[in-house]
Amino acid sequence: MLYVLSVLLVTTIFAYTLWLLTRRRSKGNEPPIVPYWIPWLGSGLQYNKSPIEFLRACEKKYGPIFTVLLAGKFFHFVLDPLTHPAIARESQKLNFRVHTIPLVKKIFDINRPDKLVKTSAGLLPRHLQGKGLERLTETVLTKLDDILSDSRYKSPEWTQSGVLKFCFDVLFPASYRTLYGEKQPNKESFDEMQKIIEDFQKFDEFFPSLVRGYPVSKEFQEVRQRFWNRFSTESLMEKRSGVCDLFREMHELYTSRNEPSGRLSRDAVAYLEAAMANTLVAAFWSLYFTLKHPDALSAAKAEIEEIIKSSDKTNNSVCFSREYFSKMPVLDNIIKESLRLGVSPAALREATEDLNIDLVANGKKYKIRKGDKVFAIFQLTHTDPGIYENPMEFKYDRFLSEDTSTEKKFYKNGKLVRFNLQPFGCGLSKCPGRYWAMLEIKQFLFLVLSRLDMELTQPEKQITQLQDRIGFGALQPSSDPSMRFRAKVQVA
Ligand code: HEM
Repeated sequence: MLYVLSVLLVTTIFAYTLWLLTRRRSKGNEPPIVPYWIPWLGSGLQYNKSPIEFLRACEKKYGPIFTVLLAGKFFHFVLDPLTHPAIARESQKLNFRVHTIPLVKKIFDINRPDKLVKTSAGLLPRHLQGKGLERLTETVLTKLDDILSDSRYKSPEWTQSGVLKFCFDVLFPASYRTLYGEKQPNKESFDEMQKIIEDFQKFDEFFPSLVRGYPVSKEFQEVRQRFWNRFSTESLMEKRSGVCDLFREMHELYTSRNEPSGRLSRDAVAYLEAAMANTLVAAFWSLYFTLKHPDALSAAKAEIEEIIKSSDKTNNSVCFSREYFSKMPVLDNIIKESLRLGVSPAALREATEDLNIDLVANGKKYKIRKGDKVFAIFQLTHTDPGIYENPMEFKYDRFLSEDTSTEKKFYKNGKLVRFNLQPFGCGLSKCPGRYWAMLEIKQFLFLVLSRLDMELTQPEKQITQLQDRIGFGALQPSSDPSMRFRAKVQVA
């Protein structure tokens, strides 16, 4: 026994020493590698404990570009915001699909054809932007109006809720019905919708671990299957009315291509996650920060009152066209500031061949090896004190420009930062639903603030952002802040 143990120990020490001597080192003009002592895992433990703190500490030690071994892969973190536009432009040598294709297969069971084929044959821009966007925003407004006409939002008595719960109760059904229409002959009741919300939250909870590489669990498969059933082709095309044009056109496309019948339902579930997960949490941060900051709340209310007055409509009218929503600089900027603090997007790319990155911050060239990952986490830009004064503070007027027709500019060390706010990513992988998301949150804030009195019941309570979605989406709150709401007294 002792002999076996001794052989095992000597072999392990020998293998570890061999690994130490041969492990990858930074060569020539490659970015510096953060030292690592554990094979495969690399700096995974420190990174997972607190990604932002870890990266900031590395930046101090190694500069604005450095390499970290995480789960067997070398990631080049680029913290220089002035270099990010070049990363976005380099779509051939720095490909984003390489890592999304296996992820989309694992999570949604969708086979993306090839890393160079465009998503859904250009359907997304057509339906989520331009004329398609017009239809979506009109429908969301009607659905929001319908939901807020329910007796629970008409009572003059205070009702208690969590802010996140409130967002889910109001905005989730509005978006859901806009995308997937209404069940026939009777639309989903409040209780049925609560079950769908519960399932969605369960589904979404698995996301961080699935992205990190954990396998698909039985529980995840079950909840995914329930959504596949809800969104079967038969259900979407025959049993629901008002299903959005995106899914109708997708259905025609898949039928003409003889795609398997489950293809539409798989896409419908993927779009549920894409459309809801970030938007609901971003709407939460926008509403929470507005209620938390009296200056933001009164500026938002003043803007809303002004719009209502100028539109010559009553509070209860929903006849606000998209044009009205483009004239709301305060709400726009509240949302931008909330996205800055509450969302952690990134550009994650894989080098398809050896290439050089020219770092603007120090004028040096860095060599990147084929197969390595290049990672720009925009949250680091969003909270950079060199760009934003007191970056962790919410300031509703941070992005407000004197001249509302122009965007306010931000600088670092005297240089213009073009990618100062990138909640929707960048380049080819930039979110196609970004205009819709912004409008939807604005419509939501507009309607709830104009119809309800709302206040936090423990405004002093600290709510922070959970760290488990850093680099890939909206950051969930550490707890759901409590609030109360009641219907506003209508002035005759
Ligand atoms: C505040 C809300 C939202 C945020 C912060 C957000 C953020 C993002 C980000 C950062 C990406 C890029 C991921 C990457 O680079 O890998 C993305 C992709 C995407 N988003 Fe959004 N999004 C939001 C709302 C929406 C909505 C409402 C839709 C509507 C369907 C949508 C649909 C998509 C789709 C389909 C993709 C994948 C595009 C592709 O793979 O080519 N998003 N989103």
